[in-house]
Parts: sequence; structure tokens; C-alpha cells
Amino acid sequence: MVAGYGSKVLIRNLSFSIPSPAFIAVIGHNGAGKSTLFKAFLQKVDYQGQLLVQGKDLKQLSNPAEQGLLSYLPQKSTVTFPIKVRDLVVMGLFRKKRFFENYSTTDYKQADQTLEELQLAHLTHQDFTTLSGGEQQLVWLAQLMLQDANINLLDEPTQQLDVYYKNKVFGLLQSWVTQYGKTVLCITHDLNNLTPMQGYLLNLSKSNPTLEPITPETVQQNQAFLEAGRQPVV
Ligand SMILES: Nc1ncnc2c1ncn2[C@@H]1O[C@H](COP(=O)(O)OP(=O)(O)OP(=O)(O)O)[C@@H](O)[C@H]1O
Repeated sequence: MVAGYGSKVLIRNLSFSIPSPAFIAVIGHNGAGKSTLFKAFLQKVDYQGQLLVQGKDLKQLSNPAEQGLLSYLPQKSTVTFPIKVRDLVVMGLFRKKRFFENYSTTDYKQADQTLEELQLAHLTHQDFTTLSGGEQQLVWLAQLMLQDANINLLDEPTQQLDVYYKNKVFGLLQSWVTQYGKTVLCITHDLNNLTPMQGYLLNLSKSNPTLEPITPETVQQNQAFLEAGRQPVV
């Protein structure tokens, strides 16, 4: 796969095959093209080559989110109008609903349970716009959990979280893979949190990025690689 913006090529000759289910940490320097890779999955950027999901070419699929194939948690999402946390979370069930169909009591129960699972029950009735940045991030994650997609693309989901929640969220992502058979691609700069994870690293700052199994050694090697700074593109 080759992708970029105009004449700026960010991703060259990237070719990898993800075992399913799996956890993949997408790492690399700022500007390495991590979000661009996700935009390619979402068909929001032009690319050459193919992205196949369960044997289907994403370019040929009209709305992968609606079909439950892909879900996406962007780096930043803003809400500018007052909305209760549970009303935002329940929208994760949109695939089950027809246009303008109301959410049922059972739907709200599911939203509340998900909030409880994330230890956010105390925020259920709060106005989302009044929450802290980290709390907002967790609420988006709750909404994403309800989407129940096969492949989950998360762009720095732990960026604003405290040490407790960073560990909790990585643990949760691991359980999506091992318990629920989901595939998770997670952009992160929190390499220290990756050591206990089972899965793979994809370092887009390397000249030929490939999936490397996560071990204490590969995490350390990639950390050292990133700390050494960007390599000039040849
Ligand atoms: N729409 C766009 N048009 C032109 N250039 C863009 C566009 N979007 C992103 N870029 C550039 O592409 C490069 C890669 O951006 P991308 O967001 O994929 O990086 P990233 O690896 O996710 O970085 P970070 O870790 O900082 O989030 C950056 O230099 C960015 O400025």
C-alpha cells in the first residue's frame, strides 16, 4: 500500500497481514503516518493498493461501519451542545436502529452497563461537555464498545488518561481480543504500557514496517529506535 497527501508520500510499500483476532499497536514518530493509515482504512485518503478485510476489498464496500466491520475512535472529537453521557453512549447502538427510531429501555440498560464496566457510572447523567478530557475519552470508548465492530481502529485512546486508566484501557483492549474475538489496531505513544500485552507492534517510522510480536525485548528495541529520532527518508 502507498498513501499520502498530494506529492507527499507518507506510507510506502506497506504490506502486512493481520491475524484475526489480534491486538496491534501502531507506533511511530509524530507525523509518521499512523492516522493516515487509519484514514486509508476509512477511505478518507487516496491510496494505491488494497486493504482487505475478511477477504473483502474496503474500496468496494459502501459503508463498513454500518456493516459492523470497522469502528473508529478519532484522536479528538468535540461536542458543542449539551448532551447527557448516557445519551451519547447509547448512540453506539446506531447499527441496530432505523433512522429516527428511538433507543429503548434495554438499549439504555446496555449503555449503563458499559459505563459501569468502565467505572463511569457516576457520570451517567452528567452533561458530557462538562467532563474532563480524560473522562470524555473514556465515554467515547464506552460508545465504541457498544458498536461491537469486528475491527476497531483507536487513535491514541489513552493519550489523556491517568496511570490507572491507561492500564485499565489496555487491559480492556486485550480482553476485546481474547474474550470477544475482536481485532484492535491502536495508535499509541505509551510503549511502556505495551509490555504485558499479547499482540504485535507496527512501527511506521521504520523503513520497512512489519508486524513484530510484542515481547519485552521488541518493546525496548522500538522504544530505543524512536528515542533516537527520525531517520531521513531516502
Ligand atoms: N489532509 C492533509 N493534507 C496534507 N498533509 C496532511 C493532511 N493530514 C495530515 N497531513 C500530514 O501528514 C503527515 C502524517 O500525519 P498523520 O496524522 O498520519 O501522523 P501521525 O503519525 O498520526 O502523527 P501523530 O503521532 O503526531 O498523531 C503529517 O506531516 C501531517 O502534517
